[in-house]
Amino acid sequence: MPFDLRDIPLDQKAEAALAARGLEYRVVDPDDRAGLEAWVAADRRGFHENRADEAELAREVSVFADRRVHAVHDPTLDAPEIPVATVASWPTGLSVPGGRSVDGWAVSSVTVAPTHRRRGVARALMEGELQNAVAAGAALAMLTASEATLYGRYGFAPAARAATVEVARRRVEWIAPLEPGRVQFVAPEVMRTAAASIARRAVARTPGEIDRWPGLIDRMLGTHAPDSERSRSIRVARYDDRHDQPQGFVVFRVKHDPGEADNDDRSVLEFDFLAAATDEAERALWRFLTEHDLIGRVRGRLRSVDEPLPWLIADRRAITVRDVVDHLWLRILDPVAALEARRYSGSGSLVLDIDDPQGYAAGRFEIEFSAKGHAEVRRSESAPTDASARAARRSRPVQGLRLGVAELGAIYLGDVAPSLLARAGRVVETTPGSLALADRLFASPRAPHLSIWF
Ligand SMILES: CC(=O)SCCNC(=O)CCNC(=O)[C@H](O)C(C)(C)COP(=O)(O)OP(=O)(O)OC[C@H]1O[C@@H](n2cnc3c(N)ncnc32)[C@H](O)[C@@H]1OP(=O)(O)O
Repeated sequence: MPFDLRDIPLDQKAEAALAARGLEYRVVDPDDRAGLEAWVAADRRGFHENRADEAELAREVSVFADRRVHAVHDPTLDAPEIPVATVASWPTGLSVPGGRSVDGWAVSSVTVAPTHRRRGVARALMEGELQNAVAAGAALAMLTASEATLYGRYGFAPAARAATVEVARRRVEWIAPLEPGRVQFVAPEVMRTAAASIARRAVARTPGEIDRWPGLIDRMLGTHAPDSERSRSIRVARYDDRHDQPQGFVVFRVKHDPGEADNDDRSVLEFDFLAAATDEAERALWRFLTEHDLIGRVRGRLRSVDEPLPWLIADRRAITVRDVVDHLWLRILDPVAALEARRYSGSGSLVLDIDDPQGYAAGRFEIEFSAKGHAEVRRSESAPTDASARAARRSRPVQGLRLGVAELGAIYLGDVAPSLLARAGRVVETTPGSLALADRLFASPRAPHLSIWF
C-alpha cells in the first residue's frame, strides 16, 4: 500500500471518547526517541514483561518506528509521560489460498494499564484501528489475541490455528525417503540474509502467514543481542537442496524440563521457527530435528494443525498435538477486495448477505467463481426486500448464504467450513445446496497457518 503512515489523520471519534475520560490520544512520532522508549516501557508493562535492556530497547524502538504507534496519556499522573494505554499497527500482506496476498492492517500491542482498565479505553483504540485500516485501504484487519473473548465484539474471528507438536524422539523411525540435499549448522549472523528470503517464500506458500519484518528475523536469530543468554542458547541449521540453494532453516535450543527423571528424557529440543520454502526442506528439517542423541522430546511451537510428520515416521503415536489455539484473527472490512484476493477450489455463483453491526462489510455481494478459481465480486446497491428475494428465487434459484462479518472472517482462509458454522447456527443457506457449494469453493488445499505472534 503506497502511502505514508503519518498521512492517516488521528481518529476523531477515539480522540473524543478518550478526552471524555480525561485522557489524551496521540500518535507517537517515529523520530521521537524518548516518546518511543516510554511507549515501549508501557507496552512491556502491559504484557508483564521485564524492562527492556539496551539491546532489546534499541531493537523494539527500531521496529515500532516503522509502525503507526498510538499512546494514551493521563496528564494527571505523577509520571504522565508513560502511556496508560498502547496500540501499534501497520500495513502488511496476508497470504491467502492460491499463493496470493491481500492488503491487511496488523494490530498489535493493545494494552491498558491496570489502573485504567474497564472504562472503554481498549474499545476506543480498537474502533480507531478499524478506521485507520480503512484509511490505509486495507481489505481486512488482523491480530493475534491474548484472550479469545476480546475481539469478536469488533467483528474479528479466528481464521487460522496453530498447535504445539511434540515427538517422543526415541520412538522415531523414519520411513520417508532421504532428501537429496543436506542440512548444516550455520552461525546466526550468517543466516540473516538467507533467513529473510526463505521466510518470504515460506510465507507466500502458506495461507494465514503475514509478511515478516526485519526486527523479527533478528529476534528469531538472536542477532540483535548476540551475548544474551537466550541468544547464546540458539542453534541454527539450514537445508540446501541438491543445487546448494538454501530452501529452509530452523532455529532451536535444547532445554531441560524440570520435574522429569534425571536422564536424557529431561532434554527437550525446542523450536519456534522452522521456515521451509519447499516440502523437501520441511521434511529434511523434521528429520534432522528428530535425529539428535541425548534428547527425549522434540517440541515445535506454533506449528500447523496439518503437519506432514505423521506420514514420515513409522509410529504416528510418537507424536502429540496439543495446545491447538485460535491464532490468527481476521476482521473483513472490504469484502470485494478480500474475496477477490484469494483463489477458490472450483467454479460457481454465490450470493453472500453479510451483517455487520459496525457497517464496514454489510450488504449483499454477488460472486462469480471462474473455472480457474478467480472470484469476481459485485456489491449490490441495496439489500433485497423479502418479497423481491422470494420473487428472484422463484425465477432462478440463487445459491447463497446469510452470515455475519465474523463468520466471513472465519471461513475466509478455509480454516472452518461454512457448513460447520451452519451446524453452530451461525450461517444460514438461502437455497438448499448452497452450503455444499460454499464448502467446496472456500476449502483451502493447504491448511491456513500462522507460525509467529505479532
Ligand atoms: C492484539 C493484541 O494486542 S492482544 C493483547 C491484549 N492485551 C492484553 O492481553 C494485555 C493485558 N490486558 C489489557 O491490557 C486490558 O485488560 C485489555 C486491553 C484486554 C482491555 O482493556 P480495557 O480498556 O479494560 O477494555 P475496555 O474497557 O475498553 O473493554 C472493551 C470491551 O471488552 C470487554 N473486556 C475487556 N477486557 C476483557 C477481558 N479480559 N475478557 C473479556 N472481555 C473483556 C469489556 O467488557 C468491554 O465489553 P463491551 O464494550 O462489549 O461492553
